[in-house]
Amino acid sequence: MESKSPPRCPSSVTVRRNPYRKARATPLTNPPQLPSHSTSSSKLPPISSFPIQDILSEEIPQNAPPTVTVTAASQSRSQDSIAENLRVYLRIRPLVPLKGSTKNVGDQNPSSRTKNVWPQNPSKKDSVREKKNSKKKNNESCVTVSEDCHSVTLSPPLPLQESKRIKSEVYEGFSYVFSADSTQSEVYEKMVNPLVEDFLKGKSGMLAALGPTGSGKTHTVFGSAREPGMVPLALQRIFKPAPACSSQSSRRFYLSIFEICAERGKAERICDLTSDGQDLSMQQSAIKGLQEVLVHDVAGAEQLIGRALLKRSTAMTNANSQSSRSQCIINIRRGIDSSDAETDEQSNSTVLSIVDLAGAEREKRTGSQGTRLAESNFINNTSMVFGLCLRSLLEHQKKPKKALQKHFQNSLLTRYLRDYLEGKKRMTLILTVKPGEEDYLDASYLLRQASPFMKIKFTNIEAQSNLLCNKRQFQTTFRAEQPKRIKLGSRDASMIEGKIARDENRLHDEEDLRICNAKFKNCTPLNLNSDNLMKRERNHQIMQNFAKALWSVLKQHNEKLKVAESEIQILKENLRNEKTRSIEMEKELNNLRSFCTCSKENSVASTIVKVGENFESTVHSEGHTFCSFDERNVKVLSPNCNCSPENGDLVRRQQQDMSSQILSHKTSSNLSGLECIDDKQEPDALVRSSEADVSSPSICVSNENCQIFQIHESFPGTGNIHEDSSESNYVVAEHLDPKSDVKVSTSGNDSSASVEPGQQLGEKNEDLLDLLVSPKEVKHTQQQDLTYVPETEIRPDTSCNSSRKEKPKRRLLPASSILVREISTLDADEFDKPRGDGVGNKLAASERQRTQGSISLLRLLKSNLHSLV
Ligand SMILES: Nc1ncnc2c1ncn2[C@@H]1O[C@H](COP(=O)(O)OP(=O)(O)OP(=O)(O)O)[C@@H](O)[C@H]1O
Repeated sequence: MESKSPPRCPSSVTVRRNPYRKARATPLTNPPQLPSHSTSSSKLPPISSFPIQDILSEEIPQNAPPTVTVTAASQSRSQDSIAENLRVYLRIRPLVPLKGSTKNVGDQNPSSRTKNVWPQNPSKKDSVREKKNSKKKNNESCVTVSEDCHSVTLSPPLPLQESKRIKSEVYEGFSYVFSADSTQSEVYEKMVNPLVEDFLKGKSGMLAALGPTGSGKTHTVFGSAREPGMVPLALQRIFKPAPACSSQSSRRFYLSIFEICAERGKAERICDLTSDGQDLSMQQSAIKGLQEVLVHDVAGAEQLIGRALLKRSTAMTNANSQSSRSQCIINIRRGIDSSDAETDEQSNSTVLSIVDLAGAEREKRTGSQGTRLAESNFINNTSMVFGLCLRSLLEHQKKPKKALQKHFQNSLLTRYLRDYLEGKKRMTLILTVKPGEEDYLDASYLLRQASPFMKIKFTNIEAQSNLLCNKRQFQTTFRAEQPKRIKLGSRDASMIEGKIARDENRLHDEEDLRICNAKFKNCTPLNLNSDNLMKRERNHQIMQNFAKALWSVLKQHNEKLKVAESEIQILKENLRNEKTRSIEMEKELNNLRSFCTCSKENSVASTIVKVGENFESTVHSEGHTFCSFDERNVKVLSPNCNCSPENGDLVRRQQQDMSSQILSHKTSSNLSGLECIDDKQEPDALVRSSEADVSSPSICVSNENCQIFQIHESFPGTGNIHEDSSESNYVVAEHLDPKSDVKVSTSGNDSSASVEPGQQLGEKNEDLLDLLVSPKEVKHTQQQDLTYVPETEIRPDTSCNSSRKEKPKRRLLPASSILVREISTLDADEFDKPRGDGVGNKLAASERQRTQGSISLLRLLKSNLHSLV
């Protein structure tokens, strides 16, 4: 049976650190659309809402060049203030050093190696030999540079892969990775030359070399005679002959070299390497008494550096025959001639610092003991503090709320480099590693520690820092030169010299103070960095857009205001016209009122209601007066008048008058006990006449000029239903003036008789006028007490208006025709027939409606008609 083995674990896994991230392009936002406005004065579009959201959402594209107008002087400062990421370079030392470089003990041929300077632990001898043998066999590089020279792959040696299962790691994001075969000049060109060029332009900078011991830091920084390092190359560039017209010819460069070391495990101290090596002290971030040597050319500078390096503390370790035991700092300060003081003051404090840190050591590798071990602790401690400062700065930049830890206080080196370690000045790191398999742990440790540093951003506050730097330089120069002068000559001479020196120093002091003051004046408080610039740019854009939008909206409002003002003018004009019209109308109304009062007095007297005996006369005036007459009861109901107020008032007054002035106009009419109840107050109220002796019909005229009565065929309230309901019968009574001629016209479906309009009636014929109430409408009723007239039946005549007053309409009402017909048929049968003879039901039914009063009325009418004819 075949046993299946589990899938093999891959020998190495690539762990990517600091993956390269492409900056995401900031979406370009269109500028806010300003509300367009038309200039139409007649109809303006509604004013658009203020685009405050659009304005506030304004974003400044990161790639957009700043549009803030800056002066030429401030331009360079603003460039300084642009934040930059910390540049981190990596240099890989060759496995086998080039011929001529016999410094490194460990890399030399074992036979030619010097004996280990430190006594070896006998128990470890065998194991060391075995390891050495294995190294010979597997002396391969564990660092592989990528093709783009921005990343490296660190592969653990096979024993580590197998025993500890350590995977290979990729470190990306380096500014550049110099492979083992890279030359010094190549490194200089890519790494240091930009710094030097910036330095010559007036920008300070620092280059710091980090790495384990023996990895090539000192070689990179100082180099050798054959392979000059970065410092000599930089000096060559600095002292490179410049064109005569260039201002560089008038510049001076000062060199200062010092080291920070801890001898025999004691406290740190600062040694000036250019002088006799006296100890210096540090106040805050400034070194007191540090000597600056004015250098005029490359040779003088190299000579000075050479002498200084001889004073530097070095020692032989197992890892390096000349292992640096101190941190060495070289400052190249750019000075100026007094003639250029006013024009180029800032460059006076520009410093290029190059730091060669002592390499971190592992006790196992170096085999340090005693003093060397103490030195090793100091070196490692300083390296650790340096790394802590950078890590703290990185964390602070990631989380600004998190306070920046003050790790720099823990060592003199970090105190001195405070501005750089707090991100205020530009710094460049060069990491050096040994690629051998035995150096894997050192390289891995360094890369893990230092690779995140490339995310650090530096905000250059050149102006402030330069002031500080200048102050420090002033202190150092002043104190450094003092002992130099004291040493001169004998006692007397020294006194004289001292006096002269003091005077000179005072002069120098005053001059420096003057320069400082001038600098302070010129140094604008532009504590700008790129973020601030972007913020200010964005604010500027927002304010600009805000102003534009505000202007546009105000313009629209202004135009709208103009239109509104013109409308107001028109309205005012109209109002004036209306006022004049209303005054005219008021005058007319007053005239009419005066006229009406005259007419009213006349018309009231003409209101006559004559009701025949045993008749209940139900008269429905067109919305004005409703009268129900009975032989004993006379009801006068005044429904709501829907006519015009003027007429309504008049009619109401007439109605009130009517209640008391039901007069017998032509004929004698005795109405007693007459009551008038306005149905407005009491709908069912009755005007009763207990005894009504009406001998002759009468005409009821209620309007002052024209009164139209509409007599319905039936009234539900009274219960009197006309037989022939299909016929619409109306009685129109017109009375223009009681004294004027009365015109009566009657018409109907079966019109048999009519009185032509305009026909004048004599006194005899006035009875006929009284009979304009149709017999059908004037019905006999047995109701003795109450007659209910529903309000709905009272139909006001809305046509009663002023126009009617002027030109009254004449209507021929069918009721009159019926009346005439009945009069004509009266001879034939009505009078002779006894009542209720039962000849015909239909006739009998009609007869039932005819009362004795109606018969007598008809007779009277007939006789009058005959006489009229
Ligand atoms: N790129 C290189 N090419 C040739 N030789 C090199 C290179 N880098 C270093 N070396 C040689 O390696 C040896 C050790 O180098 P170096 O003294 O510069 O190491 P280091 O990092 O300064 O060590 P330490 O921290 O102990 O001072 C020297 O002999 C030097 O010549």
